[in-house]
Amino acid sequence: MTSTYSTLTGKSRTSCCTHLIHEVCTPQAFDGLRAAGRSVRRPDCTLATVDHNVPTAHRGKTALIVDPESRAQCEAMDRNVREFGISYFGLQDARQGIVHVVGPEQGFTLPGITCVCGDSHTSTHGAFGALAFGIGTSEVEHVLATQTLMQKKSKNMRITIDGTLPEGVDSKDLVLHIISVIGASGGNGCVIEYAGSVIRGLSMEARMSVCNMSIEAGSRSGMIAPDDTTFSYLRNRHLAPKGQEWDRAVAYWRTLKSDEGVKFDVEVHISASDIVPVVTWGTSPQDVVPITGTVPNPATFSDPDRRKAAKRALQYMDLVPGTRMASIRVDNVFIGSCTNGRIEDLRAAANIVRAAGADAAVAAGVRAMVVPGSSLVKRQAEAEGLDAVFRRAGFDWREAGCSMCVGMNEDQLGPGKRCASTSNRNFEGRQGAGGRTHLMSPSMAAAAALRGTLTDARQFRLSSSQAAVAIEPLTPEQLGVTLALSDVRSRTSPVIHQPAAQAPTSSALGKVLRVLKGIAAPIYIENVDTDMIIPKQFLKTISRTGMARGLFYNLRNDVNSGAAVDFILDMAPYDKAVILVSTGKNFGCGSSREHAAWSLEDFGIRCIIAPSFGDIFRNNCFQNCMLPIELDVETCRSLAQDAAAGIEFTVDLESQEINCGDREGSPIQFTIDSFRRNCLLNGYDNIAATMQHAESIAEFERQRTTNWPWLDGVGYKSQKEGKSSGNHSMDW
Ligand SMILES: CC(C)[C@@](O)(CC(=O)O)C(=O)O
Ligand code: SF4
Repeated sequence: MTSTYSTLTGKSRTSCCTHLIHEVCTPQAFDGLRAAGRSVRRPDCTLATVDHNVPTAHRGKTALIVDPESRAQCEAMDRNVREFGISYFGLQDARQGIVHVVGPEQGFTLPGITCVCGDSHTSTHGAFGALAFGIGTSEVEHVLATQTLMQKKSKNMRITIDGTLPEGVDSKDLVLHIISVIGASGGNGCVIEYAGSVIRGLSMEARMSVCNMSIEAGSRSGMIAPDDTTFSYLRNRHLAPKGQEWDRAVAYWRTLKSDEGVKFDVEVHISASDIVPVVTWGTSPQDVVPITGTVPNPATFSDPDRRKAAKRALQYMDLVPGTRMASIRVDNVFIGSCTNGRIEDLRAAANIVRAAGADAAVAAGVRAMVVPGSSLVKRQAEAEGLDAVFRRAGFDWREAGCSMCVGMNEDQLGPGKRCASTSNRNFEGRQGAGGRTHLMSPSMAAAAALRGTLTDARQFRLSSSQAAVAIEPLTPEQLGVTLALSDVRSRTSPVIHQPAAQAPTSSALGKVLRVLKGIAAPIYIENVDTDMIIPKQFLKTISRTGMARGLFYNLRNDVNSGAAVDFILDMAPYDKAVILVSTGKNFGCGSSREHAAWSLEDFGIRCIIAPSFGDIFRNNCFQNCMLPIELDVETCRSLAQDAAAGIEFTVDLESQEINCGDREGSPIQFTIDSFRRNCLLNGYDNIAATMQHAESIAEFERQRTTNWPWLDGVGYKSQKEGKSSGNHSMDW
């Protein structure tokens, strides 16, 4: 399936059709462009929004954001979109929202495209039969400058779910179940195709929730072949093709499916009847248990690493094995995020409140927030009366944004507080330092809010008279959107900057790595996620330096007092470590934040050895001239022993060997992609190298205009036709 979707302009460069951007992972990329005197190649294929830092208590000017760092990031976005001529849904725009809600909502996400964004949940857009994946900030810069990316073909995995989902089981239960089956690293290196009768029967919203969480199964990208459900969702969306172009597009989109009898690298079959409403109990999205179940006993896990991880998770979550999940009290409820902040999710949650009767109320002591995924979702929900249902029961009805999914704004979970959340990550400290997250579906979160404990939502049955009346999506006029919608994708006038003297561009520029000699620090944690490597408060910067302070912050500092606690990287000789050795697999999983690589590098780490890596993190390391080495678990464990003994390591990239003392089996050979190896050995400006292929990129764009004209923005079209596009009003 993937080969149908990836459109190659060169041996290893993928042309990106659409590029979504938000304020957290882009300021450094725009600075890179400015410093090198580069413009944005395809402003018409780039769409910007602000979502992570925005307050959800009010809407207004960016200048009203109280937190100075959050404000600085949003203002940087305001500046960058103006300067580089990019369509933008700013804080005052009625179309603002979470980047992964906004793209599909506008019809910017279409079948057959390659869609990228500096955000791991870009996998969401795969629900439309797009090859959609998250990238780091250096790659964002590469895409802005060239509209292409260096890519290696992924492995293919197909997950087929057949049968009928039992009553009360929704798409969130389905995807959490999938992650529990294949594990948080199960999809490493793969693009997943979701198939089978259950997937075919899902709405677009539900498909997006499933694809969204592909990254939580270790896969950068998940996709679903487009069908009539897809087409009817897209028809009449603002940026979807219209008229004859629509017919032509649909005819093409219908061809986008896996060939009969095609061979996948990995096949997984799941029976729908095995799936029940679930919640998570631990600190990885794979820690899933039926809501009717109990907290598992780590001793029952056969894998020693899993056992260790489970013990650590239970300690963090303050849970005792054998406790009934449905007896666990919660302090907070969060309904929202790019996984479950869409209109269907809000309807599902509101239905539980309706089913609980006219005097349903949020349990005493619980704070429950409903945060729509976009401002348009919010208006739609209000038109359907959902806000009234929530408010009457004591829920807090908020403005759109990422909110407590990540807590980069004021919406944070306090230390020791427990949250029933519809978001996608239950990592340590994800929703707030020391906060404890249980992931679940919107109906289960609503049920938890009413009962005050994790609750089986099947207890709330809706009579037909209580059922919500879903209404057709409102038109822009009904929604009161008065802004000039036609302005979207119209920006065409690239601004060429003069290179600033000696300013750095792509982060790896000028750096090389040949032989690395020094101390290695062992880390014994499974699934080290990038939230753990650098928590969210350190992402609120517009620079790429000075991040060592944030490295493993929550492991190095007491969550309440902030005082330093014993952590390996603060103890001699490991405070001088240049290498990390992880015994746990899936190092760097989760968020795409390149800040994780930057903070390691700033500390002095140039090489990480682990049994496997999160795909985006691995790329981010290479982009910063750092070497991720993958070795089998046994070898990692024995290298960790050497590291623990304080033995000095020598990593030689030329000979692809690791030497540590005169240990048995030394030197250890490792393999590495030859292109990446060359880049590290010689130092390489990826963007300049790609720009040498400018003619083939242009040729590809010409073919694209001929074959798929609907992928060009209006401004680009008129520019090609020699018409001026400069008279659009600027709607930010
Ligand atoms: C930017 C960041 C906060 C992010 O959105 C990034 C990501 O997931 O890639 C996240 O959810 O961790
Ligand atoms: S995962 Fe959370 S923080 Fe990241 S884009 Fe989605 S809603 Fe925003």
